[in-house]
Amino acid sequence: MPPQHIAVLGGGLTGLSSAFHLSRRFPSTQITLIERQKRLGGWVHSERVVLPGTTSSVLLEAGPRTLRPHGKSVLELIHLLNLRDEVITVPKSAAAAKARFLYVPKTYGEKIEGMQTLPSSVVSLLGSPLFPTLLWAVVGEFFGKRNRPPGVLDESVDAFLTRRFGESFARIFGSALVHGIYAADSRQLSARAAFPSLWEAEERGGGSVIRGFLGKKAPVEDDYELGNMLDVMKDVSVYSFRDGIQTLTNALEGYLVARDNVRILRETNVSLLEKTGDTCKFSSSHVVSALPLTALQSIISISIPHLTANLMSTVDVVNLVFRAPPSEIHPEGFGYLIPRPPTGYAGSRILGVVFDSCSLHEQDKPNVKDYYHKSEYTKMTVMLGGPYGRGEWTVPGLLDEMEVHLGRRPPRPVYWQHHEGRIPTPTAGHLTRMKEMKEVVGGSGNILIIGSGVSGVSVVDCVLAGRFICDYLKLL
Ligand SMILES: C=Cc1c2[nH]c(c1C)Cc1[nH]c(c(CCC(=O)O)c1C)Cc1[nH]c(c(C)c1CCC(=O)O)Cc1[nH]c(c(C)c1C=C)C2
Repeated sequence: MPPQHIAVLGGGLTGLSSAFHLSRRFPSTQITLIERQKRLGGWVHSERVVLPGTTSSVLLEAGPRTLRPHGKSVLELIHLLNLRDEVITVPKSAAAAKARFLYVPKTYGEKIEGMQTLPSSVVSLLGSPLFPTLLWAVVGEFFGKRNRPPGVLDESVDAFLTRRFGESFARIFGSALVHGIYAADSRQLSARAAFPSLWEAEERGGGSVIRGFLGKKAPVEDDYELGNMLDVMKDVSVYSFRDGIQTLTNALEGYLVARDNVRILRETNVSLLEKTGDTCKFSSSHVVSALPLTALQSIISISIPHLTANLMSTVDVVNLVFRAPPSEIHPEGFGYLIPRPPTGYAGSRILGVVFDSCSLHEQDKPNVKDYYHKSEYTKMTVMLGGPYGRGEWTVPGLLDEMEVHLGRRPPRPVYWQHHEGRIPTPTAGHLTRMKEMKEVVGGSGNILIIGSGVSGVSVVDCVLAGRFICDYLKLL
């Protein structure tokens, strides 16, 4: 029998995706989506800003800004919600796809320093100053013996990469990669939860990650409704929407508002979640929590383990708009990441800078073809904080630092805005803890706990989590 009434807690992307998939798969079930704020969408927040004194506009993102084409859960939403014409794509041949940079401050005392282009092909690797470090890491890993100690079920990303690729690779490349995805310290992040494909490749490759990737992977069957989205995404590196990622959450919201079996309660705080009891204002047969785990902890009356085990990373996201073409400000490419300092997280708090105009210039008006040389405006995002902790910053201070990184001073921005984002940091042992949590919850009632604190922080993971619960509920 389909569930009678499902309450979905949290109107961020995971909650919206849950309500969407539930309302389609269980049309006779009443769905109530409950969100604390007036606005739905959570960290997904796109804003079109008309630049002061002009008719020109730029589209700025507070959270995620690009999506990868292999994430079928999102491609399915684009197809089902008819968003195909809103999609803008960055081809694999574009500079934004090929040129990614690493900035190693001189003060780090590394052999490699300054702005380095990360090789995107074997040819570009050969001429790169990163060649010796990368070559030894890769060759050593490929020929290296299996070295995962028996019984080890998880470890930090830093420990994993050090074990397989060497200390210097883990410190420079590994820490920078983790900054760019989790805004976290790679010495705290769980390798198995954050990069399951690396962990599994090591197993498939008899101890070598590279051998594992070169070997055959078992095909996975799926039942996504994709229309022609796979053709649309052929040769695409990343994509977004003309009006930003919020196009997706707006479309989900529009769909839910129009459904007879969905009710949305905004500006509504859930103060207590009990299996039965007088304090419930309404009852539901099932609850899907897409809340941050700590928020869930504060409203439940039953004891669920590990809800407070994750660390949270707070990132300051500073969007800057300059009145000059990108060619006068930065090299053409995706942007740059900065590794962790050798002596601990102190000093400059910048984790990386994104050259948004290079991948997302089509969002801006007027849309200029040779945007790199001819666009009147450049948009960039500075990401700071995370493992550095909270701290003061000023726009002139950021410009001073970017001047050192880029070797030229950016002009004074004509517009800037700041947002804060929070990303869970699953620490080593996360998957075991989540399994234990699900075992307890599974036995205590129809509560499902999903979201970025449980199973992945990307847009694709959040949408997928909402899709998965339908399969789970069907089995009940
Ligand atoms: C806004 C800050 C964010 C930081 N990480 C994330 C956000 C939203 C989440 C995230 N970023 C990336 C991934 C991997 C996705 C994938 O490859 O499928 C995730 C889950 C990669 C990424 N990192 C940056 C960008 C522009 C992207 C592409 C995806 C996206 O738009 O978020 C740059 C970047 N993000 C952060 C930092 C510190 C940083 C530095 C340049 C934190």
